[in-house]
Amino acid sequence: MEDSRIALPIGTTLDRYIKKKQDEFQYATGELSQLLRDIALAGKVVNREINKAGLINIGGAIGTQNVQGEEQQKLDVLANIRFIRALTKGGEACAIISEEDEHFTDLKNDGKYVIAIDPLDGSSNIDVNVSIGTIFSVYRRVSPLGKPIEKEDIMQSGIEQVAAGYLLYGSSTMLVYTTGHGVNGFTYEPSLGEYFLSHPDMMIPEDGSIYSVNEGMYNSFPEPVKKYITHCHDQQYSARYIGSLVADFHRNLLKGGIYMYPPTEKNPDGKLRLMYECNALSFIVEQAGGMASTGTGRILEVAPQSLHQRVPLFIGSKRMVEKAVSFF
Ligand SMILES: O=P(O)(O)OC[C@H]1O[C@](O)(COP(=O)(O)O)[C@@H](O)[C@@H]1O
Ligand SMILES: [Mg+2]
Ligand SMILES: [Mg+2]
Repeated sequence: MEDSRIALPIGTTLDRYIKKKQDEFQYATGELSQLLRDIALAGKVVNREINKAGLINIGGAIGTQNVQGEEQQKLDVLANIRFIRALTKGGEACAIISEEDEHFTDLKNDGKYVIAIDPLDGSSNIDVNVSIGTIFSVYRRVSPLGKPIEKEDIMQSGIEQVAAGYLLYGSSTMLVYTTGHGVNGFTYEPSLGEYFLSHPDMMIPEDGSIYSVNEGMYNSFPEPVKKYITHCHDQQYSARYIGSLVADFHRNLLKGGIYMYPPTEKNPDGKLRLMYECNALSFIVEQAGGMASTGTGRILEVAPQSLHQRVPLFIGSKRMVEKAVSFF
């Protein structure tokens, strides 16, 4: 049978791209497409708020902490509200797991999808005008519609994701996502209010020469990580660390490299959260030909035990991640 999949040209709008991709699947109902549009729309709203952060006093701490004891920024809370509102109104999601909420939110509708989201990633960088992002994972609801949400709907491994993506609010704003058929990147044109396909079929270089880790914590890293960092020094790799996971990941996706957040004394399981940081980026990196590991196993196969669970993360170019985990 003839392959109906066609490569769409650079400059295709996100809406048209989503529609064309949906048409390639005979039994697609359009619900996932609508969900992606809802997320993209909320991303535009959050992008607008972020751009004004220095002007109208919406940067800065709010004086509260999230469930993990981290200081919440005004934009963390605002972005959370914007995404939850867009997903509630959109009607395709039945539940949302968010970094900013202790428990999942049951939207009490017949939506077929469960979303895990870090509404604003790298929020300590807001006040210094450095790139930040949003990270999301999409899962299919598994329990029957019309009944209460079950644990099995919420506590799914990354391998079950049907889509994942991120928004990067950087020198340009971008939406990068996968539905399990490769990774595509769209750049937002604010005066037109449209995302355009700018990075079709993204593939991460198999090898690279950038390593990204908070090296200030070197003394508390496990021995295998110290050894790998020595290897990076020996190879004279470039050290690049923004401190916004999305931005660090995006750079390495384009240029080749490895991002690491190992266990430390302060965070013995690493700092990053499995369900709304690591899983989405791991799905994307694997779709782009890269690799993501805890150091001892594939991130996507970790069975979640709690909503805000942390895991060590080694992610990026396949050869570099393989090398890093070979020290464990
Ligand atoms: O300052 P550290 O310990 O290097 O941590 C940086 C990491 O923490 C995070 O900021 C955590 O994300 P949030 O801002 O969503 O809490 C990552 O984006 C980033 O890579
Ligand atoms: Mg984050
Ligand atoms: Mg966050």
